[in-house]
Amino acid sequence: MSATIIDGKAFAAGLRARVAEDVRGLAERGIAPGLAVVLVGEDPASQVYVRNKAAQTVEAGMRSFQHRLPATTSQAELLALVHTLNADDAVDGILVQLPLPAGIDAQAIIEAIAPEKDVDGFHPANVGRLATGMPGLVPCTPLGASMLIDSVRPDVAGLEAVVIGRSNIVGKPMAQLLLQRSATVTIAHSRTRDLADVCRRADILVAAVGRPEMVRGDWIKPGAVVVDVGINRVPNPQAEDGKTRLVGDVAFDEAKEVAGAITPVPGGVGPMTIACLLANTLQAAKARRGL
Ligand SMILES: NC(=O)C1=CN([C@@H]2O[C@H](COP(=O)(O)OP(=O)(O)OC[C@H]3O[C@@H](n4cnc5c(N)ncnc54)[C@H](OP(=O)(O)O)[C@@H]3O)[C@@H](O)[C@H]2O)C=CC1
Ligand SMILES: Nc1nc(=O)c2c([nH]1)NC[C@@H]1CN(c3ccc(C(=O)N[C@@H](CCC(=O)O)C(=O)O)cc3)C=[N+]21
Repeated sequence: MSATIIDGKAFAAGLRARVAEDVRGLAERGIAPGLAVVLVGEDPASQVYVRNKAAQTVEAGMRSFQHRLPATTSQAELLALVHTLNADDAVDGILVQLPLPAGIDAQAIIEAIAPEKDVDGFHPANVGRLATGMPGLVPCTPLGASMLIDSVRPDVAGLEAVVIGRSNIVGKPMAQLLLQRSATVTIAHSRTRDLADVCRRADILVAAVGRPEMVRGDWIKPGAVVVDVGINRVPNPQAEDGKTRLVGDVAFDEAKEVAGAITPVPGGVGPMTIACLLANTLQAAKARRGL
């Protein structure tokens, strides 16, 4: 049996089209949602993401504000920019690209962002809202991942879900979303004993680790839904000149023979992250205006 390959790229395009349609409706009322993305330093991968985010923001009919700061930027300077964006009425969403250079306290920056503009959903106010079931801004990657799960397994109530990874960005909010849908949730991490055995219980398995192809085919329960959040660049032996390829945290070729459905890398969760960022910006723009 071969798994259904969940087409995140197509799903994300559909979501972006729905956001764009809603944005057109706001434009008729003179409203243009705006997203500010802040990049500190010159990490090449981050530059690619920020460029993609800006292009898709404009494509959806929203305003894009890019702020590129040198790696030498101080915490005080970055805080000052966040305060300016908080006060700027044209800005509905603020995203400060992570990781930040050493010397900047990321948590302090996150806490400085106005919660109603926190389209990453990383501010403790939004984290608390998610944990208590109140409406708020939900982190884009887990939100996108949960939409992909819904597309193949709309009712996860009572199912065993295992999330590998406990970061504030992916693992923890992913577990919250699954819990909200009444899955029986286990969060695994680097100290988990017998990880393979824990994974074998999972009807829903989410890997958010950052270790190329760590999850093997024989860790997967037959028929399970496997969501691969990992984005890992590895050397590509097929190519000369040091080219790399992108792989997830799951050994895809093995896993697809066992799973019921699986997200690929690239083309799975990644494109959903950006589409959900646009959806969150739209949500923030409406909420800020009481719509
Ligand atoms: N597709 C997308 O849009 C996005 C993709 N990503 C990707 O997702 C992956 C995870 O990102 P992120 O959550 O930020 O990463 P972090 O490094 O913050 O967290 C990784 C987690 O994996 C756990 N872990 C590490 N090694 C093992 C192991 N051997 N066995 C079990 N657990 C382990 C860590 O455990 P411990 O807590 O004990 O250290 C930690 O909880 C990365 O590949 C990242 O690039 C991230 C964001 C968005
Ligand atoms: N404040 C903040 N918020 C984030 O959401 C955030 C961040 N910082 N820092 C970095 C991570 C990573 N991230 C991705 C977004 C899109 C793809 C994506 O579109 N991936 C494509 C491939 C891209 C490629 O080819 O490199 C795919 O999987 O198909 C991947 C990863 C958001 N992150």
